[in-house]
Amino acid sequence: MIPPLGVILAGGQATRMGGGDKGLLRAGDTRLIDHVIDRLSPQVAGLALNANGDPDRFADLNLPILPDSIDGFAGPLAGVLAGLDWAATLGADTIVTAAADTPFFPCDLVPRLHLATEGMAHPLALAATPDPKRGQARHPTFGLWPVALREDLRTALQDGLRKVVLWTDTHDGRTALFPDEAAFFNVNTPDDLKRAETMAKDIQ
Ligand SMILES: Nc1nc2c(ncn2[C@@H]2O[C@H](COP(=O)(O)OP(=O)(O)OP(=O)(O)O)[C@@H](O)[C@H]2O)c(=O)[nH]1
Repeated sequence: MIPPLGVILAGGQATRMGGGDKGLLRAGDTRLIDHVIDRLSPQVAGLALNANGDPDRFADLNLPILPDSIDGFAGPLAGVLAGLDWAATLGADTIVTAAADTPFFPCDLVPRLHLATEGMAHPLALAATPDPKRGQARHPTFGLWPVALREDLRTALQDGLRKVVLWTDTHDGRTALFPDEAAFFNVNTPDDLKRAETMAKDIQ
């Protein structure tokens, strides 16, 4: 397996948190984004951060900062596109995305996504977890994405597409199932941040 490039998605507005950058909030002693970097960097060949606005607030991370190229806040797919455009400049075939507000995702994210895409000409898969009501819940910010489909994605976004699974379904995207229902717990509200602090202590 050729390791993909990694792109951390932090381009949202964090309205439920009252604005700002959720990734820069601390869960215990460590910022959410540092938890994400710790988990993702060993699994990928290189790392970048998708974020909008002043890039200086992330200067200490020493990562390439990739802003959205689609006007307005077009959702996580705009961050995926920014990541694919970056990967294309480096001659890479695929990227794996992880959200900056999801600190404790599985350490085998990349191998499982790869396994799920075996045999695909253009590997495309989302992470999923068991869901009592729907069978499976897909996690649209955790995926393996092919550079070859970036122009298709750009066109879809320019045409107004926002829903991640609509686009992945169009391209027969697969799912990689992770058994732990809480594996992709993400921080949206101040209460979630308290829970992440507790989880960080439990993991230590
Ligand atoms: N590049 C980019 N990423 C986005 C955008 N909106 C959301 N995201 C990312 O998508 C992931 C899930 O985002 P949400 O929780 O739905 O949105 P959020 O902005 O983080 O938070 P809320 O405003 O409270 O919904 C996070 O990694 C966000 O950074 C966007 O317009 N552009």
